[in-house]
Amino acid sequence: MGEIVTVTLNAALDVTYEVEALVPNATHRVAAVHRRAGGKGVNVARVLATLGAEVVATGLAGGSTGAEITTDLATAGVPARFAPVAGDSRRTVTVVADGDATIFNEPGPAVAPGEWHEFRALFLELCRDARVVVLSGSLPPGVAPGAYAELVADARALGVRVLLDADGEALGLGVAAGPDIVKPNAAELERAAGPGPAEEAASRLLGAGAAAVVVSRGADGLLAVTPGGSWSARPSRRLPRNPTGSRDAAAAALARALLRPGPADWPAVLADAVALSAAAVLSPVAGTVDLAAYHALSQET
Ligand SMILES: O=P(O)(O)OC[C@@]1(O)O[C@H](CO)[C@@H](O)[C@@H]1O
Repeated sequence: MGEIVTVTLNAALDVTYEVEALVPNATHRVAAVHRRAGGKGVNVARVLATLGAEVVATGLAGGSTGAEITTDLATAGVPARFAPVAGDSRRTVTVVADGDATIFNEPGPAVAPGEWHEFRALFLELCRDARVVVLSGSLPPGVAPGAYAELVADARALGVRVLLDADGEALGLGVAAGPDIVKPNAAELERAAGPGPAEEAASRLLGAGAAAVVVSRGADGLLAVTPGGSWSARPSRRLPRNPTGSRDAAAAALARALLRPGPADWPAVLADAVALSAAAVLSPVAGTVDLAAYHALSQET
């Protein structure tokens, strides 16, 4: 069905508010509201679909929010097959002000063991036609911290390459299952590998089982650490608007790179990921990239 499968276990309806300034303890008048299917893997799928990649978004979704998520994906033309859960999928709220974003992520619905097993069967089915899977975002209540490790093992057993973007115990256990790329930000890297320079901490994740580590460093760009060497790339200039989905756009670029056989051309892969995530920052909502901006930014990096 899709060459690339993106997994969002805690799918969300992303609500984005644009306000003039964010002031604690004050009442805000919202200038613009956006409601979109979201969650990190959904954003990755949307970006990949925009780029013309053959992608399918999967995960867990339920209730009226889940229905809104799947309807929105269908309207946007993003192929999706979600396993149902009885609970209502979560909302996230992002407040965009002064060229930056403040994010509120709800915990998500409680997932029953039977619902997880149904999802796992769907995941295996989708993996049979896939070459790359992207596992992204937080786990909803009821899904065990070892869930990503199970999915990494499932995918690898079928010869499918894996990109893992997670946090905390889910990341630590997932790394031990041997993903092709793990993609933490600086805080997630420190939680998973301890303090110290990013390159050293990332090397510890290589020792723990990851084949490559790509660290998102916000405005400082990306750092790739592999057994064959380290590379970095940074955006040519600071772009203010909504950085919420920029890491997901970078993940989309890395997923496309995993489709190519053989060792990665890391300088080119990182330059592409930086340009795509910079184009995502220019968009008002997560998961959207303007292709003209991406192509223009690609010339700059
Ligand atoms: O709670 P998670 O899954 O870590 O993060 C969820 C989330 O804030 O991340 C995306 C941006 O990366 C948003 O679109 C999304 O809803």
